[in-house]
Amino acid sequence: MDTRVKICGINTPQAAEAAVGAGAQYLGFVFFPKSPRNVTINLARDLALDVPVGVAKVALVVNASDADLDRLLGEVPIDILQLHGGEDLERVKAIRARYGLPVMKAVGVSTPQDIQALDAYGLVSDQVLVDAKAPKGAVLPGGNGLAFDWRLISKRGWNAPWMLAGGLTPYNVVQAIQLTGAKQVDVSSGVESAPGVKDPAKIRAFIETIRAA
Ligand SMILES: O=C(O)c1ccccc1N[C@@H]1O[C@H](COP(=O)(O)O)[C@@H](O)[C@H]1O
Repeated sequence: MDTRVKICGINTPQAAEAAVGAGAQYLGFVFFPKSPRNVTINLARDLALDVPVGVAKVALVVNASDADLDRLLGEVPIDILQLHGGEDLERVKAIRARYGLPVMKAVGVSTPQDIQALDAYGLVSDQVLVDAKAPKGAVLPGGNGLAFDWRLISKRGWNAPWMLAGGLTPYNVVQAIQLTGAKQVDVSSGVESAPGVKDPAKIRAFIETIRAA
């Protein structure tokens, strides 16, 4: 399978090397203090500067203000902004216009009623990230290792490039791709040994399993 892979929550040089070495197309850096994967701007800059050309550096932010984004983008060489909070359509448009960077909006899915948001955000984003909706009261709006019912998005038409996320692991990713037709997948907790601790062997297994299928 020639599926494009994003490894999210990169917070060490070892995790970045494992992901790049195995052939990931995207590395994600989490800028959300409540996350066990949160990185400081200084750490993110050091990690990002070592990422080879051709691998996209993605900043995951949650309801970030312009001031937060000004500072982040002024200091870290970022290629794509992943908006993983409650950003509405107008806010997505505004961020895209202000920074001139591709924007990937995360949309949480748990029931058929959530599906129409995929099309709405597809009209204002460069890509849509389809993730499991976080449970009520969850501290994190994503990165919870939860999958949604993939049948909800199988055989549907799309109006923008999209990426599948939510509870993916080396064990279920091939089935998820086969069922949904995803050309791109994103994983965070499924390649960790503990919350926030990336496991290079799991990163390699995730990507090699896809390539071997
Ligand atoms: O990973 C996090 O800590 C995180 C924090 C806040 C919002 C999103 C977060 N992660 C994103 O969530 C999805 C699914 O992650 P998982 O594979 O189920 O752990 C993925 O897009 C991550 O980028």
